[in-house]
Amino acid sequence: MVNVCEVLGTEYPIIQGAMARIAECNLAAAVSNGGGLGIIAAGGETADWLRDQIKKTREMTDKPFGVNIMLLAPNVDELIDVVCEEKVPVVTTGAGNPGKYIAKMKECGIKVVPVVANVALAIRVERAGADAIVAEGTEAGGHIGETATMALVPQIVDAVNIPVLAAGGIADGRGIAAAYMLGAKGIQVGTRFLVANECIVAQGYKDAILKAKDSSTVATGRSTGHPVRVIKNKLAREILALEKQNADVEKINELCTGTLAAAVLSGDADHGNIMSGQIAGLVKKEQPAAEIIEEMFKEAEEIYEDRNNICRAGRSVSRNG
Ligand SMILES: O=C(O)COc1ccc(-c2c[nH]c(CNC(=O)Nc3ncc(Sc4ccccn4)s3)n2)cc1
Repeated sequence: MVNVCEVLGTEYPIIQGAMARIAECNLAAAVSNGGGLGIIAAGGETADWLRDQIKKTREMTDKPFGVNIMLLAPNVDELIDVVCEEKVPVVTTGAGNPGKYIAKMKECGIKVVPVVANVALAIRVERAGADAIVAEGTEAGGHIGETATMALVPQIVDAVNIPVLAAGGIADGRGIAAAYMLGAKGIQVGTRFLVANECIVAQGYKDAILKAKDSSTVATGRSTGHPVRVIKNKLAREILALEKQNADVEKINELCTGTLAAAVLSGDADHGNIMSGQIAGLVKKEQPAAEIIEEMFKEAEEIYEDRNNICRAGRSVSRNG
């Protein structure tokens, strides 16, 4: 099976999660310079914005980086054209089935790594030509499926022959080592990168992550067919109350309008839509993205006896490495 680091072109088998409206050139470049795959989240953004972000990222790093296409976005076709024209090295996708776009992206030399939340979609995207798969458990922040990482990862590993990266509930070396025991060959991390120094999200959002506990998140929007894991704040409680009353989807969507901007731009911890994974309770300090990566894999190597199995592409690391 091909090595994840060869697919991504990175030193470490780690993809930064595509946090909508948050993951832009500064964080992407910092993660890529730190040896991971930085990701620009194009979900909900314009084609011009994406082109500009790709240009800025290339000015900040000569390492590979990626773009995430959120398939619920109305301008998906335009965004696909941009990543093809710009020959972005890696594209991840979310919130839908990228099957009909994979061939076109691969013709442009792009490595396609769909994020999936169930085995059925994993099989479909492999058949459509995906180069690897991110199996994302319900522990993740943002738009989620219903299956936990511990259950989802081994079942997807058994179902496909391309590399699987685990996502959802991973924020330290223990999560990496656990993911490898389940058969994953890499990981995707979102929540912990929210508090990276280079992440541009408002301080109020970062503080909400830093003070979160194990029980601080909830999935809202199940009644709309798009469950999204967020910090359980006043807004989340209002949404849940509407859902309990079987309120119309329009009413719930109306309540959500502008709340992602409230969270991301003004850090409104009470009325903002603070997307976060369940692992936020483990995230306790703000630090550079490169330090997060180094710390996670050093810890994982100490836990996982054979260092060559964890991370560095082709590089053997001496015990004192
Ligand atoms: O199964 C199928 O064929 C298609 O149905 C799917 C259903 C869910 C998924 C899925 C779950 N998780 C992921 C990857 N993660 C994500 O996509 N996480 C996201 N966070 C915020 C996003 S923007 C958004 C989107 C919806 C509502 C509110 N905001 S997207 N994809 C993929 C496909």
